Amino acid sequence: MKLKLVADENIPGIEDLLGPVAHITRVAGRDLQAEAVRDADALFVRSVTQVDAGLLEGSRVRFVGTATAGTDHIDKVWLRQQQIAFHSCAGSNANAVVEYVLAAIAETGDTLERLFAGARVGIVGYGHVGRSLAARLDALAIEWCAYDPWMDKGAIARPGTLADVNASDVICIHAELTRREPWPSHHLYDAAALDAIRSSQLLINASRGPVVDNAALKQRLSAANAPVAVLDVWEQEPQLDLELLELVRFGSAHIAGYSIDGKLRASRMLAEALTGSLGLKPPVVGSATAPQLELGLGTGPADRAAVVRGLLGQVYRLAEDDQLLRSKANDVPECIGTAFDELRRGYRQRRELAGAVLVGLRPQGFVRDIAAALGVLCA
Ligand SMILES: NC(=O)c1ccc[n+]([C@@H]2O[C@H](COP(=O)([O-])OP(=O)(O)OC[C@H]3O[C@@H](n4cnc5c(N)ncnc54)[C@H](O)[C@@H]3O)[C@@H](O)[C@H]2O)c1
Ligand SMILES: O=C(O)[C@H](O)[C@H](O)COP(=O)(O)O
Repeated sequence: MKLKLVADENIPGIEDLLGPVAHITRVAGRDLQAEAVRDADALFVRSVTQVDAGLLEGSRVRFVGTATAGTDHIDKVWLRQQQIAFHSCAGSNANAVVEYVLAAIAETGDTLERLFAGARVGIVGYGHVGRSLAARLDALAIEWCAYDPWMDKGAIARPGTLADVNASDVICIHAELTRREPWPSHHLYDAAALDAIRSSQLLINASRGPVVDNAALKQRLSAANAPVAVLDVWEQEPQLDLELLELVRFGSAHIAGYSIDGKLRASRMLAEALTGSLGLKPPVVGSATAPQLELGLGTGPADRAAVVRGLLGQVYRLAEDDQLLRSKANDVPECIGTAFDELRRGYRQRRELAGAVLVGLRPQGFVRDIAAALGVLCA
């Protein structure tokens, strides 16, 4: 008999992966009610669904999967107490977030040139995203240091204190959202931390909105000596603060990790975890994989920064996502929550640069080196 799976409508490829073993019911995650999952054996959600006793008490659900890296919407303690298996997808979208961060850097003035000339990136949170970013920066020969108090310092290739990271030219926040002591990340960037960030620095938050105190950031960005800020995530999503959006260099609708490659990776991870947990036939993974992407590059990029922009710009431009969000903020400010969710639900099929193939002229010298550092394969 097939198992009953309830899955968020925004997790692609599940029918291809699990159709042979499951009856799949698709639901809108933000409005999911207990009634809809009572008879289900398994539940796949995204970050917009709060999973706790209120949703699952009295249901038949034995497996919960979230197609996300963050798990702050899941009551993991309660799931454990109920012996409900749980799986999340940290790592699935790490490269997409890294490419978002590189785009933020590449599209903000001469920040990329300054990094190639010796400036430093500070990374907060050395999990899947933080480590992937560090590896990419190493490959590009860009300086970095990372702060993650929950990790053994020996596990971080270039450990730094929070003060070291906050003194870096670019500060990238990739910590999970937690209120756990002794190192809560909730409002880690409060008024005092933000006041210490200088006008020459770039602050990027692609983790969770509440890691930065948005009211304090708004105040900081209103000052004459304000730093430059890029926000993908916001407090009170989807009801973001439109005054804050006006003050950031780039703002996007929580889509840093939204590559189609990353989403399909997460679907495969969940399908494998579910079938593994229930002793079912493993999924046919080839059916939910994006096709090979081919890229070209003009003959003469002038320098390393031009190669990064030339390649990255073919798959991702942060300015486009920024423009989409600002248009919604201008056109329908009173419905920004609905518009924010719509932007996410209807997000384009963005591809990742890493894994793409460079066709045409065989690249030489620094062009070849930068392409390889970005994970691009040369035909
Ligand atoms: N914007 C997006 O689209 C997007 C995409 C992926 C992940 N995320 C968010 O980014 C977070 C990181 O993703 P990941 O895949 O690396 O997750 P992960 O679970 O692999 O890593 C999270 C890291 O944060 C660290 N951390 C916790 N508290 C900290 C603190 N106070 N200071 C510094 N570090 C702290 C943890 O020790 C851990 O190493 C996720 O939890 C998620 O909320 C957002
Ligand atoms: O935690 C994550 O993996 C990301 O924030 C992810 O992009 C969240 O996407 P959502 O579940 O909100 O669609």
